[in-house]
Amino acid sequence: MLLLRLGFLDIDFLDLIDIGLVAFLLYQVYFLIKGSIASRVFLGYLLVYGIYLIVRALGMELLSTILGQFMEIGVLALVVIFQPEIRRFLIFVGRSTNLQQYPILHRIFNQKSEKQSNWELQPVIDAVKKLAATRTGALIVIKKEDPLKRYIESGDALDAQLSRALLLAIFQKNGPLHDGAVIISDHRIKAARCMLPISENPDLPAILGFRHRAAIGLSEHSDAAVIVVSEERGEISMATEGGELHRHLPIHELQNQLVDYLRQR
Ligand SMILES: Nc1ncnc2c1ncn2[C@@H]1O[C@H](COP(=O)(O)OP(=O)(O)OP(=O)(O)O)[C@@H](O)[C@H]1O
Repeated sequence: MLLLRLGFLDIDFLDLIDIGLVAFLLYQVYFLIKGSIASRVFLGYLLVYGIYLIVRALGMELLSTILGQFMEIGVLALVVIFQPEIRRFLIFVGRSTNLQQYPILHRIFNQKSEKQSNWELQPVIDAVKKLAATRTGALIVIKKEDPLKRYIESGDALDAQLSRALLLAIFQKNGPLHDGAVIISDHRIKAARCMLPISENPDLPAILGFRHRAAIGLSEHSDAAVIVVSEERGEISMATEGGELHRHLPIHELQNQLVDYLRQR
């Protein structure tokens, strides 16, 4: 069904849907990569692609062949470079699918966390309170949906019952396990001394060191909640999906935000 004629261009209903979907996808891509180093790579790639289209339209054979080959390899390179962003996009799509409509799928896939109640998180809250009061640096990751497998494997496996005492023992200064992050999944401490990816966001304030950048880095790559206790300032922060850092949290605020965040679908 023809809707509009612009010169030699016929635009029909399907074209409008097509344009709308492309705009939506580009917006999602922008949202996923904004603020990261990947956004500059993406802009660079778009620029080269623009030049390639111009050169091809002008009929410059040699240059367009070279750029054409570069674009072909470039697509593969983009998949490698944007692997975390592509993963996050697919997780976003998967999560946007409302499984409640399909009770069987809902039961299979949705094993988390409406039950992730205050009570189950209480050992974490109590430990963070003590760690902040004693200015003991800590990095605590709580799994939401992303399984965090490779980060768990980067540390020392524990698979221990979650408790305040164990968290305090792990982060004791000079203790053998205090460096790196603890990862909690399904109410168990899966591993300690885990390595997290460091955020490359150039806009982060200089006051934030590697502990905070590691928390933000993981939250750029996954939907986990990452709690940081600053050794220098005793300050509590929490990083959530998309590289957001909520700083200066009083302990009751941490508790509320954590429970809300883990409940959100
Ligand atoms: N990639 C990483 N993954 C996990 N933990 C890390 C990583 N990089 C640094 N850390 C932890 O952060 C500690 C260093 O923290 P640093 O002083 O640089 O951070 P900070 O953000 O300034 O925090 P603080 O306010 O506690 O000093 C390291 O000893 C280590 O335990």
